[in-house]
Amino acid sequence: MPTAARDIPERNGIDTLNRSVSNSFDLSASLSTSPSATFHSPPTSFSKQASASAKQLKPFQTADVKVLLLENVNQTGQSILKKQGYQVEAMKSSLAEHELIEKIKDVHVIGIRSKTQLTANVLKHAKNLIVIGCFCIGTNQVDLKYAAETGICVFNSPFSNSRSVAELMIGEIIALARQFTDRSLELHKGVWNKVSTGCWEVRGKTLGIVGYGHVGSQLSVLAESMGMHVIYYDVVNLMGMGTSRQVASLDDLLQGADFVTLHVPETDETKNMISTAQIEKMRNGAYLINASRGTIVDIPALIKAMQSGKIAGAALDVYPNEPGGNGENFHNQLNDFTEDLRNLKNIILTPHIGGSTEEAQSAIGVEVAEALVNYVNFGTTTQAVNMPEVTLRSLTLEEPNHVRVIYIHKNVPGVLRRVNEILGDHNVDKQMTDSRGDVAYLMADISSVNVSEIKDLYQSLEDLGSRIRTRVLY
Ligand SMILES: NC(=O)C1=CN([C@@H]2O[C@H](COP(=O)(O)OP(=O)(O)OC[C@H]3O[C@@H](n4cnc5c(N)ncnc54)[C@H](O)[C@@H]3O)[C@@H](O)[C@H]2O)C=CC1
Ligand SMILES: O=C(O)C(=O)COP(=O)(O)O
Repeated sequence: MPTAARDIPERNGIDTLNRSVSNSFDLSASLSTSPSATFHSPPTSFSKQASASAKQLKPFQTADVKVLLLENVNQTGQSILKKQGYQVEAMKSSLAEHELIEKIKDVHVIGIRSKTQLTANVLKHAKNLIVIGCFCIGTNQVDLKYAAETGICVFNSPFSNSRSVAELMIGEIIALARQFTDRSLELHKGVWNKVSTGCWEVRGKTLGIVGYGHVGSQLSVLAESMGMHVIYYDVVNLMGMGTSRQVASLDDLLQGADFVTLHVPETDETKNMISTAQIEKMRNGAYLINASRGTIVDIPALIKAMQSGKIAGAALDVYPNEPGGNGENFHNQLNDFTEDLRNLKNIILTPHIGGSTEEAQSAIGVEVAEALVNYVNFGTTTQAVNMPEVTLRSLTLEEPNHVRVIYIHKNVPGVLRRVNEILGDHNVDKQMTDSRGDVAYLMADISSVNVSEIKDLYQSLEDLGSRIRTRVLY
């Protein structure tokens, strides 16, 4: 990598994680796009200042940024990243852990969807990684705490696919109420089976929504417009859309609903949230739909409840283990339950397609890729899910001797005083700092910095005990 840090021999061979992840990329990361240009623009040439300094400290070039995109990230996102001049490798599937560990060693940016597990065990090999883009809503697949503590920022797309999920829910509610996937399968096999027994209109029925966030509240509006009554349960007190009504407990919801849909994130509290005891509380002949995460529903308990007729129909979009890519065999994923699931009547099984529409994927591609570019080029953490949100108005590269310092550090007393002692030798034009839990993020634009001083400035910050990661953009 033609970067400044390569020119700094004393940093070679440093072997602790925090030091090695801060290698050349961070020191020399420079804005190679004009800060006044939008970040859709292709990289332009370096600023005069950066070009002039190239002999002493080669500025970071966007062409050096290595990006790995897994799980078929949409072309919209790929194009934005490529237009920056980054090296983008895009793969259609996720990777097994050992392959991921090999690949992640080298990259500065990784883009994933819901399948790829970025555990601490994987991330500890990611020596150059500065940012993770989840091109989806859920972030349970990433060890967010470990990432923050090692200075890796994580972004997602908080609502670009919510509507797609909500619309699928409406389709499934009607499909289950009319048993129409069974009728369709029968007719595909040549069997004419015209029945009305156990088939219902949805008008006047009660939908119980568990988790009234982006998806749940969209679904609420759509369901009411079909004449359904809506009740919802959430750990937070939330204003209901239309005439929907929040209930005090999960039990209240289960007892009061004809259809139950789940839209909670995967957390310790939501694992097996719907198991035998909860299913027993549901109305006889009720329906259950899970498009949240596979661990939320105890699948063997659901199978038993459907076999007994307690539950009249179910739709599952998510599973505890999902195949890594298209074409892979689903049979092996659920071990003992797959056969039982497949033999049930009135159950819709879909391959995690809740957010899989052209509209959602295209919007997610743009949203997450833009956040990644903003972070790589400018250090902006707006909408990050594991770091404090910090931004400053654009750095003016055209002004000579301007530098942006990013200092991710442990949130302990006394750090700001020491950092500002270091920055205080220069003119601090603007500065912002914020903390989130144990991690704090400081961004400062300083002027009156000669290129020859950047190395010392960087090293002084690196030497502070509180340091997690230092980046100097110039
Ligand atoms: N099947 C698919 O393709 C998709 C699945 N999802 C899943 O759906 C989940 C929900 O998505 P959004 O609505 O966008 O999330 P959100 O964050 O907007 O809403 C989640 C809601 O669940 C509530 N909640 C959290 N823990 C709870 C608990 N223990 N009990 C009751 N309520 C609880 C929160 O307070 C929040 O209101 C995501 O976390 C993701 O796992 C999201 C998009 C697509
Ligand atoms: O957005 C989410 O959380 C989803 O579950 C959708 O995930 P996907 O992008 O289809 O892997």
